[in-house]
Amino acid sequence: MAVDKKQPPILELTDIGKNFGNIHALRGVSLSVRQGEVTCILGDNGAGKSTLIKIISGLHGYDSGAYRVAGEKVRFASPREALDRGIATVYQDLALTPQQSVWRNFYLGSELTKGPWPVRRLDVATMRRTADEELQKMGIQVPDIDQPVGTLSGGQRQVVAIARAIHFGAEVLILDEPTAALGVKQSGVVLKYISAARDAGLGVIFITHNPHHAFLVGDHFAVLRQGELELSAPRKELTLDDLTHHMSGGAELDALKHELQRIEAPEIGAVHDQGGSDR
Ligand SMILES: Nc1ncnc2c1ncn2[C@@H]1O[C@H](COP(=O)(O)OP(=O)(O)OP(=O)(O)O)[C@@H](O)[C@H]1O
Repeated sequence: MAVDKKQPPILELTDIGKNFGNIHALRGVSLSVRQGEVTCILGDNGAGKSTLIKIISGLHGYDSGAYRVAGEKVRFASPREALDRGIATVYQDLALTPQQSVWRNFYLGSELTKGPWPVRRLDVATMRRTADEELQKMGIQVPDIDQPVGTLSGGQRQVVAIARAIHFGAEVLILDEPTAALGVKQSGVVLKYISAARDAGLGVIFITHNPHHAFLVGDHFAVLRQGELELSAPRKELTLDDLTHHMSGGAELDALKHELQRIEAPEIGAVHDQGGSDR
């Protein structure tokens, strides 16, 4: 999809800061998320990825900076408020109930009912049919709409959760490490649906540790390190090697290599000589 750069970004963070006591979880983070693009957020453990998505999705407030949705400054008091603005998050645990059917999970928390009060009841037929149609429309093949969601593969469960968010009106889709626990084939399935969501015009935020997965679908890349944005660049300014270098702490590694060259090699031979007679 062609991206209209004149439109304000759907989400815009400017100089965001967040502290937990004296821990600076985020400092001076600025990032724009556009519709019809996949924005990848990468970073090591503890880099601040979860804190950032929790701010975007209304779970955490922020201490400094500004957060705008479609150009309007916001401070969400709950995830419900973010959801009302079309910002949906698919967390790693997916919030699915494994023993319930695919269609039931598709409607979890938004069940359709029919009939007048007090004999209102679940509209099972419509939910089954619509869930089936919606999944098929997205090209998602689930063997049986009545099967428990827990019997689907990890990749299929992810795409059911993604399809659900899109069906219920997400404009921005935040995916929290959706490929982290998956093998190659299942990761491929999920990455395909990330691209499909982008092509449908959503703004997708893809959190991952994996630069290879990010580079397969990403339009913009942001790397967090110790709460600060170490890199924020569009795809055209970056290669996979650059991204991998940043992710693996490339600059730190270069400095380490330099240090190693400066330090004189320890006398390992002497240590060997001392212990040598025992062997
Ligand atoms: N509720 C909290 N209370 C105190 N410190 C926190 C809290 N949440 C996060 N932190 C700290 O903020 C920093 C960033 O953590 P965050 O969970 O955002 O990182 P992350 O990049 O998501 O890591 P991971 O990949 O391990 O999930 C860490 O130092 C973490 O210990």
